[in-house]
Amino acid sequence: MSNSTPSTVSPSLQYLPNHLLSQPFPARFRRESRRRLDKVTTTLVVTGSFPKLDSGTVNMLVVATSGTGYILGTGNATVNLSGLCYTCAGTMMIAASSANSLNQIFEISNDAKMKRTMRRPLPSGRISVPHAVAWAVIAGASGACLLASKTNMVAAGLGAANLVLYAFVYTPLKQLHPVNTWVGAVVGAIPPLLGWAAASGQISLNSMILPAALYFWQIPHFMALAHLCRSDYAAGGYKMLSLFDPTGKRTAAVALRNCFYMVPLGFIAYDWGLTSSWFCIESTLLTMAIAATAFSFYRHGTMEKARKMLHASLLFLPVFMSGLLIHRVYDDNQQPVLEVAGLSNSASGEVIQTQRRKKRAAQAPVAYSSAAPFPFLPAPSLYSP
Ligand SMILES: CC(C)=CCC/C(C)=C/CC/C(C)=C/COP(=O)(O)OP(=O)(O)O
Repeated sequence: MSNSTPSTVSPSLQYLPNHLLSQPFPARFRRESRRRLDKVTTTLVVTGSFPKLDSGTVNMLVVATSGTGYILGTGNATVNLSGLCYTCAGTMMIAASSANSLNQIFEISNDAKMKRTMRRPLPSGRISVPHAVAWAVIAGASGACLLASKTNMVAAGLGAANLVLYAFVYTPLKQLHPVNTWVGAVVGAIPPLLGWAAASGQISLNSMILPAALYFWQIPHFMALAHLCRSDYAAGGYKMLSLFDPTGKRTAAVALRNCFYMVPLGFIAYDWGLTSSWFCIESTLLTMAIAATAFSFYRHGTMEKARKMLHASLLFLPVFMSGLLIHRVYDDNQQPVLEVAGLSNSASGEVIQTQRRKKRAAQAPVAYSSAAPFPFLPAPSLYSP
């Protein structure tokens, strides 16, 4: 076999920089590159399911967002560890096992045509459809029952509703219209809300901050993937925005716009008493960094820049969530929001709100400057005890 550049570049190698592709590669290096790129692509791109062929990276993120939502929703320093574990386990069963299995059952023939998914258990024939259906039903029902019995009905309802949204709305929409990415972003934004509801039994305004970040974050993340894997998506019969955008300009503009939408979130988290003012700085720096990669992709429109944006998105989420957890404001004197599992108590909610506002007023004056550049934020309140 010749060591010169291959005439037909493997789909895995097509994302290598041109200067590398033009070099003569030893065959062993080419094979190794292909193996590694396939593994990375599979790991980064694919949502895993049971039995696991693809990496569970996305599922781990889903469970992590739900756990983060739970801790934030607890509102005080002491986190109920068993509640946290039940929430993560319930989310894992509904999302990773049931939702993903149903998604892959509906997409067997599409997955079989795509390089990154053809080795999944169903298209490769390693498990049968009845086996996968049985697994999806058992895991989904058990996950919902676990959430209902060990946390509350709000969390169980959110999990079940999201399962339906993912498997029966988002999944068919992928083959119909590019709007699927935005519906998928709603699906991805629900797990932190589920976690918050599991801890507090209610959905409040400040429970929306992490879901909002997740929603906006998914757009640059999935736009990068859709651009990088456009030939694969086309082969699978999916209608991604990138397939109708040969230059990548529109895809990049959409990604950039959604990066900017994330900028106020740190200020809102602080203003609503969820985090300390440090988080404003961290969140702004983070969102500006991911926006810079989106802008660079917008300017140059290359695979290289799209890949940079993807990498930035992969770094963004864990760092953003860690920031929220590290700088979260809690109050150990607060009354539990829930007196009865599953039902909110508006009186204790009032107490918490008052305590949080009090805490906020006691914090650095940056509270007022934080709202200044964002006229759509709630007007700063001058609390007098
Ligand atoms: C509680 C609950 C049910 C949570 C669901 C969480 C979940 C599965 C989020 C993933 C969001 C998403 C759009 C993934 C891409 O799927 P895809 O179909 O585009 O992936 P694929 O192309 O690899 O099949």
